[in-house]
Amino acid sequence: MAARGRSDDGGGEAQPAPAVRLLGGRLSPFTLRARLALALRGVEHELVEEQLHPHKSDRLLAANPVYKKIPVLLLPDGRAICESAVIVQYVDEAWPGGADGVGILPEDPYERAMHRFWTVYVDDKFWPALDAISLAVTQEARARATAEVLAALKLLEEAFGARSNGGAFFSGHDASPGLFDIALGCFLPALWACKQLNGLKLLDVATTPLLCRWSERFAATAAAKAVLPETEEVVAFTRFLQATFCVAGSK
Ligand SMILES: N[C@@H](CCC(=O)N[C@@H](CS)C(=O)NCC(=O)O)C(=O)O
Repeated sequence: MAARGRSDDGGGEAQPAPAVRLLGGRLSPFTLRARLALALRGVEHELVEEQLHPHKSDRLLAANPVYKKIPVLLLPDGRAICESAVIVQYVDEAWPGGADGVGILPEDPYERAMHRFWTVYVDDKFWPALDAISLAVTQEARARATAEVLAALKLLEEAFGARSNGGAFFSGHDASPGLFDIALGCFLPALWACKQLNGLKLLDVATTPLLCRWSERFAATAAAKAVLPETEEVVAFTRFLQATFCVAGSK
């Protein structure tokens, strides 16, 4: 990780606090996850856009030598925090107290564990399948990925029923999204784009009514409005990825 780099010479006029920076991409879902947490806590930050192709920057490689991925949160003193879910939890601890004093992580250890569990689940199972729908190079691969996403959404619908306790969000609150709301919410633009790109209505009121309502409420939060990109931008970027990386018949 990057070394501490703060130099403080003591006297003189007070300098403005150095900004928190986020190495990321405006359309990257994992970057969106980190930015949603920063927005929820009102943390001023600069998004430093990283170009991942054809080469990653030395700055990114130095900040995240382990995974070499975005996002990376760079603290004012130069220290780096990698992995989007770790960043969200760091933000929750470093800038405590949301609008109504509710944490991004619940108070109750069991509920905290559930938010972490489902966050790991979406990263391991849901997102790879959703990504694979748009980047599949055969009809068979696309059909397989679609079935996996639908199965994952069914599980998540049940999880929502169990965790939300009648509240608007997985957190069980009506005004404060929690870790898992943010962890899943960052993929909403990709879900909306998938509808446009592949004609797939994956969030359907007939099969996932709770998640449909949740997605509307999440998208209506100030943090989501400030951070989530327009679907058209994600559609255009996905088409670029398809044209660049997906060669029909290569799988
Ligand atoms: N587990 C990581 C995943 C981050 C990730 O996959 N980021 C993508 C962009 S959305 C990336 O950096 N891809 C470049 C690569 O895989 O080399 C996290 O949660 O931060």
